[in-house]
Amino acid sequence: MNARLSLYQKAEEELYKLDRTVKSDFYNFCHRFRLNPDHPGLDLKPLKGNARIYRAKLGSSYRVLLARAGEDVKGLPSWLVLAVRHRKDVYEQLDVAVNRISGEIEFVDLSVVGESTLRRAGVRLTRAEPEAAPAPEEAPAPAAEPVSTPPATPLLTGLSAGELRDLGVAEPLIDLALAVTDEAELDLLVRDAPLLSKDVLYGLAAGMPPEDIRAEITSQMRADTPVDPDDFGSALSRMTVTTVDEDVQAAIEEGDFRLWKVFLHPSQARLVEREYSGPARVSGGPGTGKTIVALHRVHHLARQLPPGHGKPILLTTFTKNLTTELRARLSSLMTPELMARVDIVNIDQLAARVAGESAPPGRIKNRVEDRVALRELRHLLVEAELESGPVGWDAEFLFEEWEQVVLGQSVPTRAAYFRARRAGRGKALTRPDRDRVWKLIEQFTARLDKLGVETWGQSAERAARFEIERAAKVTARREHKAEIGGGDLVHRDGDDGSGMRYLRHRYRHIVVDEAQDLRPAHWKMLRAMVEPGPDDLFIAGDTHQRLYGNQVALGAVGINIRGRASRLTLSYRTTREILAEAMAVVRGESFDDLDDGTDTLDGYRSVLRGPAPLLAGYATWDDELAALAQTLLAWRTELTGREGGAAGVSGRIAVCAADQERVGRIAEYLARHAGLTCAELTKDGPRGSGEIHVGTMHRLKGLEYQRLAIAGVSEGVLPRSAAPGRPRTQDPQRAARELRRARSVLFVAATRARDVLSISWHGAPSPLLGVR
Ligand SMILES: Nc1ncnc2c1ncn2[C@@H]1O[C@H](COP(=O)(O)OP(=O)(O)OP(=O)(O)O)[C@@H](O)[C@H]1O
Repeated sequence: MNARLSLYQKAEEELYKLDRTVKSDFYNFCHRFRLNPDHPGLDLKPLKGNARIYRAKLGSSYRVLLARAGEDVKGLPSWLVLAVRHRKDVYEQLDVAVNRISGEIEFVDLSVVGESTLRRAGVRLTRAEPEAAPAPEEAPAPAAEPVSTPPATPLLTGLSAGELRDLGVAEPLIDLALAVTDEAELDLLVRDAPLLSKDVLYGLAAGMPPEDIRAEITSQMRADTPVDPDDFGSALSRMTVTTVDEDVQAAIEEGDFRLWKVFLHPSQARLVEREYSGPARVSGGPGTGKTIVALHRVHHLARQLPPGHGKPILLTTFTKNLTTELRARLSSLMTPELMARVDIVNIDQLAARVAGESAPPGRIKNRVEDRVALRELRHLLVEAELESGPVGWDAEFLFEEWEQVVLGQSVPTRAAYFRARRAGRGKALTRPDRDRVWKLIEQFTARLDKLGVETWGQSAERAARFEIERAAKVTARREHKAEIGGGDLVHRDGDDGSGMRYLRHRYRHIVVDEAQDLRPAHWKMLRAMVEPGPDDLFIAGDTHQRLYGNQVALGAVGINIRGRASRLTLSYRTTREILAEAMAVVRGESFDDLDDGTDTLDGYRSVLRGPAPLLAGYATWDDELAALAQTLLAWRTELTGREGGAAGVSGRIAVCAADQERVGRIAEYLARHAGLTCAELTKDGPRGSGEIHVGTMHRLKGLEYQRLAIAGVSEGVLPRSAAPGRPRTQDPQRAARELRRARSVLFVAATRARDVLSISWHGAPSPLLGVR
């Protein structure tokens, strides 16, 4: 080979969309170019408008635009493919430069930025290859007419070119950005702009002060080494690009699915590659790539493992069906050899595995859902004639007290319960109250025991205790070994020769996704499973998305993340319009940071645009369902390009509702009245191959859909109330907790939508929607 060829990210994305024949011409082009860039057949020459940009021929109709970018390690000239365009779409108003902030090569094509802005800024477009005689039907080039335009107020007022430059906006876009007068013009201007320019300009247009942009956007993208604007070779080495080799064809065929694997945002890449001195946490709003970062982190850690067998890395998450998704994604990122070193298991399953190890043979209990245990507690209270009796505690209150305080803090005795912290639990309990509560809890757990069942919470608590004891043995062994100068420990007390000799922490690294929902016992178990030290725990989560009320302060369970907490703020999933709607749902509420502080969504944003969410109310459930069916049929047509077409829709459209009953009704209605097939979302993923995914809002956690309808968001549903206007509980703290949880549920649901979101209700709307 005589040249090295790489693809600029935008060029690669454009290539995904080209016709098969053009793609295949491109593969041939790459082959020939790498052998000899000066081959006369390629006709490589600089463009008139900008000598840094070359164009080469790709068949008779297409052109490849390239830039020279120094030499590679072997001294071969290095070239970067900037774009592949039809020759009619190549104008001279192109620019390629090294960004002063990011130090990366940026390509800007002014022919796509919008006529009115160009006109206002006095820019005229010239085709790079003028047509000899334009065909009459051909659309004229979008060249600006030198007409005078009425003065209009610029969108970005009070900003100078110098400020935009300092914030990192690409040079050719600066004057144009100062000339745009409305959001539509700005959308056009930044549609194909480099990410840093796009992010900064949208931030400014949304009213972010320049100092916030500098802190939250510009500083994140700053190059680690000094930037020389003429050194394209160094600039290229700072970038993630696809190097053209024999595999490039497969890479391009993979299309959009590949993006998350290759092009990490600098703020994401930093989190993946950093060496942490202890547990680290990444937070961030929905769709900011926390899961992506967690997956890359696993890859990064796996690559550094010394050779060996076993699974020294644990990847765990709260929701069972997400583990399947994580496994699939990870296996497309890693080799089978590295995959074999990773244990991927959902946290409850992991706790059950450990709890199973600790249970004496024949005494393994069946695990039951909380609602089953709650039913037993209700029976107990009725039998004891205590339900909302003189003490005024209902089953829900007692169950939460047991879960959050007794199990949450592994409170072993009545005396310890008297001393237990009950922060955030509402209703104060006197000592005699605590005495009565403890007795009831004892009766309740004895009842479960007699039935031979335990809750997942109990199993987690048992697992945590077992694991903590195990970790203590590991430490004791190590200390003893150090004392005796590293000798063998065969004769140590408690060593029964049955494997204790090989006792060590279960994992070397643990990566946790959906951290906001783990129970305190889960955290204690995880803490004990990995030796405290560098890169031990990597925790991704967003407390705004907490759905199960398991609040925990990591510091209190021995996980200290101070100084190692970071936040991602750029959404890769959802449009700005959908984000605005979703954020209104949680605004004003306070969320913890998995410790004693608070988390915020400050700076949470998107550079994607789309239609405003559709909010609509109906008189009755049937009216709402009929409208929902119409919406879904229209979406199906739009996505498949033909009426009645279902092929290829599955997994792209979803409908969700607050509870199973409503979900069932929706699925039945759609099948019976609209001829739409549904796949219900279960714990193990979608059941069947129906075209529309239907599930509860809880089930949608961690997933994403191109188009999403949230139905039945009526008053009394979110949050649930006994009757319109009457809360379910008289306890104000509990009511506040339920309200916050309802907000989170709707927030999670709304942020599953990528492009289009519809929210509907019948009767009065949920107060969370802010519509009247
Ligand atoms: N650097 C990237 N390049 C391309 N796509 C990305 C990138 N980072 C994230 N994405 C995409 O954005 C979407 C959201 O990512 P991800 O699921 O990791 O976000 P999240 O923060 O975990 O979201 P949630 O909290 O809602 O579960 C996914 O489709 C992912 O592939």
